Amino acid sequence: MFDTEFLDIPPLARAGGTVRLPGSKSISNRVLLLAALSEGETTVHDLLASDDTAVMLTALKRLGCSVRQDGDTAVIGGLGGRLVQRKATLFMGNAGTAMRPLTAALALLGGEFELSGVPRMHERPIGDLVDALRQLGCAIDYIGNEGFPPLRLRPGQLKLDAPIQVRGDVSSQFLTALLMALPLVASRDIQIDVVGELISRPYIEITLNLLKRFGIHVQRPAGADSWQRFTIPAGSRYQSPGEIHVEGDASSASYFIALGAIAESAAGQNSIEILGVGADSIQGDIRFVEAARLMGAQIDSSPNSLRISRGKPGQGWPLKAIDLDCNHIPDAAMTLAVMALYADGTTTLRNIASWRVKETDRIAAMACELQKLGATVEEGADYLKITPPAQRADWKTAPIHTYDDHRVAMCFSLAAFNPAQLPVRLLDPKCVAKTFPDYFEALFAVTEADTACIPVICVDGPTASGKGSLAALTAQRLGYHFLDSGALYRVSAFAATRAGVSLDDAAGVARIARALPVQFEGDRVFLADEDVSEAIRTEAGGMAASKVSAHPEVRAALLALQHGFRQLPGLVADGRDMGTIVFPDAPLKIYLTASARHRAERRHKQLISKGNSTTIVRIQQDLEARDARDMSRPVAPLKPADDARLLDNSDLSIEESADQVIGWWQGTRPF
Ligand SMILES: O=C(O)C1=C[C@@H](OP(=O)(O)O)[C@@H](O)[C@H](O)C1
Ligand SMILES: C=C(OP(=O)(O)O)C(=O)O
Repeated sequence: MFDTEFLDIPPLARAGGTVRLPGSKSISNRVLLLAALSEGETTVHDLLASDDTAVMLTALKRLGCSVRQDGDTAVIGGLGGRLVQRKATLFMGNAGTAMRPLTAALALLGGEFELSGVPRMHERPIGDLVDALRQLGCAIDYIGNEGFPPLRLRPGQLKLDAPIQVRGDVSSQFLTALLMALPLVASRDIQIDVVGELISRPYIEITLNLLKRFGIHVQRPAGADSWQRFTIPAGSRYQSPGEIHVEGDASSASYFIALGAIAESAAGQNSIEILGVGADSIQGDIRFVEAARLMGAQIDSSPNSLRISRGKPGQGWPLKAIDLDCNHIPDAAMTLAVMALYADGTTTLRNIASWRVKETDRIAAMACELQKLGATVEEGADYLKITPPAQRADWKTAPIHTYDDHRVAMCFSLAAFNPAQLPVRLLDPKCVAKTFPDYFEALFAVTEADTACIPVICVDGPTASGKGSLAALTAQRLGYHFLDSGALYRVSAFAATRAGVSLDDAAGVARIARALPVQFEGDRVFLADEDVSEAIRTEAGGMAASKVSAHPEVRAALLALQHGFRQLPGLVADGRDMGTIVFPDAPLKIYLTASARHRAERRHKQLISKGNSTTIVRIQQDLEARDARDMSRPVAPLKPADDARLLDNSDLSIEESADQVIGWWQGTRPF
């Protein structure tokens, strides 16, 4: 996950490859609750791991459910409709699929509970559900604002004799909540009447479908009234299916379907393949496929996968503008708003009033951010009209606010295919954790940028200047990859010595360097499967590295390996010739120095802490000797690149140095 203040996505050029989707949020949270209410154990496979499922799991555990997790499989020990814990304070984050159904289930089961969430959850309506539950005799108080969480539940006197009414025009989750909770008390038939238009109907289909899997057969009238009346038959009782698989998330699929529709194919690929969801899906958002086809996407579907490619010029590319009622795909339709940027006219998305009461006011948010990119947007109470920038030169870029809304962040990543080749900055990218924590990793795995567009920040400097720590911290703060090029020389020397090759044998060491099976994981360095981090970071390891790095053959052998680290979304590389030789086109080059005295003091501290005894004077002499050798060597001598910025960190903390580098970096960006 990108836990950074912002994520800059370079202009993307092509896409291709396979994406395995994380589990569906809507199915995961329903299945968890249904399993918890059933008797016996349910093994849930391919469960989504995200913020929304985490709050549900935590709540269930606090209510006395046993949960055993192993990777993406969870075994839920059901409560059999009886609460072990009748008093609890539960935090629901911003998960509508946890807040609403748990409110209904706990209100009916009886007990003293408080349910709250993030500040936005306290602005998301729940009044229609509370009104319905009060008709049943449930005792529910608003702790804050009338009609909104947080809520206090108390034991009430249930009355099940009359049909209950629930409004369906603000959120379908209120009806879903009742449908999932009422089987707990169905000693007689219980009838639910929907008042007004029911929105987001396919989510009710998911609910009915899963209820069936847990033994509850909800009855509905045939014909026009089939969405108005739902009856839970007397004697309904939850029965665990034993095992259940969660499909991939169809709403999450929409970003990759859109990707396939707008991106040129990567070399050797001709499509994006999505695994985990397909034509057999029980999720309504699978119908996003139809909308994407209308816009020009070429999509083949099989029961559990999709294959998408961009239409040919004039036949699907540019995309065709559409005018669509999106009530049945409220979440995935946001993706259409960004596809509209690549369309040949004005796209209108209608019947989306519910967007205003979700993670943020999504109509306002999409309108505001699309306009920042140069689109013309008309916003109505329940619609959006989007006209793309007229020409390449009309595209703009600006930091995109994501409003703690996972879908805003995921949607706008697709703006990186803009024809003006502008990078896109997303603020607070970690908000994707609500439903798809590794979204950006998945995106970067199937997208390509032209190499020159992938930014590199070079941090060169003499030994013990702190360039490794500075580069690593800068990389972490930007969400970029990190290349410790010095480690490559250390590992080459280490591997050569292991193989009995003399460090003076330039060709021999180069041969080893060329096929070096080196891997970095955080601050650990692996040679094949062996963690060699400690072994290579000794003083002797440094001397050996300095020796082999003087061989032009070895430097040449490591060049391709180093270039390979230039990957999306960017790279911070530290070494001695990053800015001069390896990445001469880097948009920011730092030459980091500190006085020999300061460097010697730092190194002394390090060595003392490792239990080595030596003196500062001795270390300073060694450093100066090494500087002289590195600066005077004929190949790639240590020197600042002509366009490097000098940073003397003698009196700076590592954070202050990183602030300076990031400040300079911001200055090179177009935002
Ligand atoms: O029941 C569900 O799983 C959902 C229903 C929809 O909400 P509304 O019914 O409020 O539109 C959808 O937007 C949400 O992401 C998930
Ligand atoms: C509306 C959404 O979430 P929630 O389940 O919290 O309603 C969503 O995921 O887009």
